[in-house]
Amino acid sequence: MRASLLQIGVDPDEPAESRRARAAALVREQSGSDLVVLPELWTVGAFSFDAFAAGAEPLDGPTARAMSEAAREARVWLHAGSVVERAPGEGEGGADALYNTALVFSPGGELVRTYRKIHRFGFDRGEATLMSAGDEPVTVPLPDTTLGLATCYDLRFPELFRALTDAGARTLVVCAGWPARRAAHWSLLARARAVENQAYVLACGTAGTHADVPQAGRSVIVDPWGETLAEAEDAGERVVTAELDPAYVEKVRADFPVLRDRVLR
Ligand SMILES: O=C(O)CCC(=O)C(=O)O
Repeated sequence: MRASLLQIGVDPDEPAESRRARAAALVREQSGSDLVVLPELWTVGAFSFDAFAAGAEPLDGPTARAMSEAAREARVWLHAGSVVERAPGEGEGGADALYNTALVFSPGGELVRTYRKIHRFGFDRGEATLMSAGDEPVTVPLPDTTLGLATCYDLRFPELFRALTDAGARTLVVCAGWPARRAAHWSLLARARAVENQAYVLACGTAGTHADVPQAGRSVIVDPWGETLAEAEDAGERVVTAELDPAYVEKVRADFPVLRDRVLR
């Protein structure tokens, strides 16, 4: 099973429409892969807080339409990263709410699952104040594996990944817009989540700099033994591809059955 991570650049001078077209073209180029992954909030930029409201869209908005078509044309499962989702009437007093929502499309172009980011980043500012939080861990059954979905800051919360593992996830997908200044945490936590859950981790970040926040890039694919199969060497625009063996997850779990030895639940 071939997986490709699209570490696309988010340049605030590039209109979202142009980035959508570039992302769609990149997805189409991955025809032959089974699973393609885009990063977090790549249409607006994860740190471009001022652009969140204007860039918000419904679940059948322009990004979803473009990604549905690209998935269908490439015949791939597509984790299209996340969008700023506008949810009419779900906010306080019947106002619209905004969510950081990941979208997963089937090779037929159907939107099969959405995941609203549970852990919002920023402490008392940015996403943490502008967005509403999701409350539901989401898994996605594919023909050869089950995905468990997480977004950026979620990577710091092992209990979410354990809940996804308990729900049957074998491939943990993290879309992100992770800052360069904490790049070491990104790489370390991606491997830790793979080792502790004995699962593949596909962690896809953005390239470039937006809102004066240089991005870490370093998108990475880690196997269930914690070995790095492929990694972007920097924060340039890159495609990171590796072959996953779904049976290897079962082998690692059978040969070294730590998940069986859990005491606290
Ligand atoms: O946890 C971090 O260091 C980065 C998190 C982040 O940038 C995000 O969730 O948008």
